[in-house]
Amino acid sequence: MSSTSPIIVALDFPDAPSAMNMAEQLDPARCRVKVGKELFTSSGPAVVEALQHKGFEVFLDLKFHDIPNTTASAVQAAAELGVWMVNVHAAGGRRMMAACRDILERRSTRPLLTAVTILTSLEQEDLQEVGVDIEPMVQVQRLARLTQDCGLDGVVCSAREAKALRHALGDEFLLVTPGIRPAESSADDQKRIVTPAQALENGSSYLVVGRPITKAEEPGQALEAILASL
Ligand SMILES: O=c1ccn([C@@H]2O[C@H](COP(=O)(O)O)[C@@H](O)[C@H]2O)c(=O)[nH]1
Repeated sequence: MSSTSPIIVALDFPDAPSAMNMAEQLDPARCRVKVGKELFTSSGPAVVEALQHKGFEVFLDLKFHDIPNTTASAVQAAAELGVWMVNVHAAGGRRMMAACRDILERRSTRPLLTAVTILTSLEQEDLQEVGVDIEPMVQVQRLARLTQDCGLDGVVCSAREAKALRHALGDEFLLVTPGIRPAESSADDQKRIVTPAQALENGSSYLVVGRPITKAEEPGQALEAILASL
């Protein structure tokens, strides 16, 4: 089933039963779901297939970052799983991203391919500690331009950067934005946060929302409240 909803719910759970229990409370017509490192490491391809079987389109968020051959092969394996979207780290560089694009272009059907720019949990002082002496906005723009130049479908970034990226990179380039927090929500470990409505207004294509939905007493209602706010 293909949803027109911009919401991607992050299923950050320790095992498949917990993730499937959450999926039971969500409607595949109202959101997509994201399988990340925790759930995939514990439960593997089977949980992706189970979610697909329930009608969900799956973003496999494993943020591959390795040499070109290894990363492209991993992206190919994700494509074999039939996921809707897969991602790599833009910091893996031009040759790595081009190798991933090339391997997917040989397929008749392929997932969307996006690249992570700067994690939404990082702010300027974190970047300085790892030797990046510029503002997150500047580094995100640099990596997003490189990603587009390599022929990928879009980037993962904060919605704080979405307005500038939308203006610079055009309407077709996907901006997938985690770090989404409704006004009354805890930021948790996120730093570059934006409300759902502001993210859409800034030009985000998809809003990744985890804990504000999955830790809510009524996850289905939390999802509907976010959709209603858009
Ligand atoms: O820059 C990034 C890239 C990925 N994520 C992922 O999104 C979700 C966010 O979950 P919340 O509970 O809404 O904080 C999570 O799975 C991250 O791995 C990100 O947050 N930032």
